[in-house]
Amino acid sequence: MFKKALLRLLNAAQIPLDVDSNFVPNQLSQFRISVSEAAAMAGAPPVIIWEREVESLLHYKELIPRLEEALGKFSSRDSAEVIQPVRSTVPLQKHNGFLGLMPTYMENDGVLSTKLVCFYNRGAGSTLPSVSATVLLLDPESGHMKAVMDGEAITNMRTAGASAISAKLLMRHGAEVLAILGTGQQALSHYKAFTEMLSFKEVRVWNHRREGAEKFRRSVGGPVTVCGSVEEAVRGADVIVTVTRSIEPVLCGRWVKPGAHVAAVGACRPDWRELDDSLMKEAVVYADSREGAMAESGDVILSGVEVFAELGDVINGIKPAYREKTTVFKSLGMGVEDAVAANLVYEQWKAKAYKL
Ligand SMILES: NC(=O)c1ccc[n+]([C@@H]2O[C@H](COP(=O)([O-])OP(=O)(O)OC[C@H]3O[C@@H](n4cnc5c(N)ncnc54)[C@H](O)[C@@H]3O)[C@@H](O)[C@H]2O)c1
Ligand SMILES: O=C(O)[C@@H]1CCCCN1
Repeated sequence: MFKKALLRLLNAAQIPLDVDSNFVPNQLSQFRISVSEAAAMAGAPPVIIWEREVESLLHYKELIPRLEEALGKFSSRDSAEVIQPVRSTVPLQKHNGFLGLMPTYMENDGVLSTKLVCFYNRGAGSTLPSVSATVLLLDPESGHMKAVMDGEAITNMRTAGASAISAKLLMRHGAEVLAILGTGQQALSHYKAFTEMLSFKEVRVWNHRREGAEKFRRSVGGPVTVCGSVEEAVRGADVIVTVTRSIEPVLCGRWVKPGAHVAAVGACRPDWRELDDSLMKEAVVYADSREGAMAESGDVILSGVEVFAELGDVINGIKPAYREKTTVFKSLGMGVEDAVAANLVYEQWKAKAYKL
């Protein structure tokens, strides 16, 4: 009875209850309550961690090493490391969109999560976001929901983090010029991740509407060259990031410098494109998930090319990184990236909560 009352109090104060014994609150251990028992007894509601707070808790310096490790674990195909099926999608026909379900279990790390992500092929006039997401973090032993998090900040940062890892591994040494095509949410997170983790002498951006690119330049503050065409933006660029909502190719192989690295982030449906056939055929193609790319990437499926390797294969030393060749990293986005990012947010949140 007393235990229950205490737990309700802790709960009301949003003191997290989970099975990670490193974080047993002192009050609980004095009463010799196991933390799983506590969580189950208390029926503790999940903590809610929303946009600003996620952004304040997540930093590329900590996130990127975890993503790199997770990509390696994913490609090891060890079910004790990662179980992550290809995203299942439900079409939202009336709204020109999809709901994607992205469950992931990392048994060795004790991380269980799922992301629910809606993504849309928005018309030009729409002001609604292209991607809207929520990440649920659960305790794998009890099924107790530990946290509900804003998934947009997580999606933006983990996607940019994975692209930055691809560039670190696949761009040629001495790369100087970065070109970003598209100037939305992903463009912003990619700009931050790439300029924070790598170093470029010049950053160019292109948007199909020039005012979008000008707005982007003003909002990032740093030196950015706004380009009037895709060709102008990518000619001579060493690294190219495609983060558009386009469903037809925007980037053509004939403009791309041999040896450039392309991180292709948009076009996440089997009939959507961002890259043309000549680029896909010229490049050595890497993906986050081979299975995901074969199921979801129009650039891979419709060009008929083979995925040479997963990024995790390169991280694990199983496949080579062809830095001197033209390379494409086809990113579809993976649940395991959301899982490690959400887990990191939760760890940081707990550390902050216990300091108070
Ligand atoms: N690979 C992944 O893990 C992953 C994760 C999140 C988003 N995405 C995809 O990345 C893309 C960008 O996402 P976002 O959140 O930045 O979206 P956003 O809506 O914030 O930005 C989209 C950008 O594309 C531009 N654009 C719109 N229509 C275009 C067209 N026809 N041609 C060229 N540019 C066009 C917009 O002006 C804007 O700059 C989307 O396709 C999204 O589905 C992929
Ligand atoms: O992995 C994700 O979160 C995204 C969302 C949007 C479309 C493609 N994949």
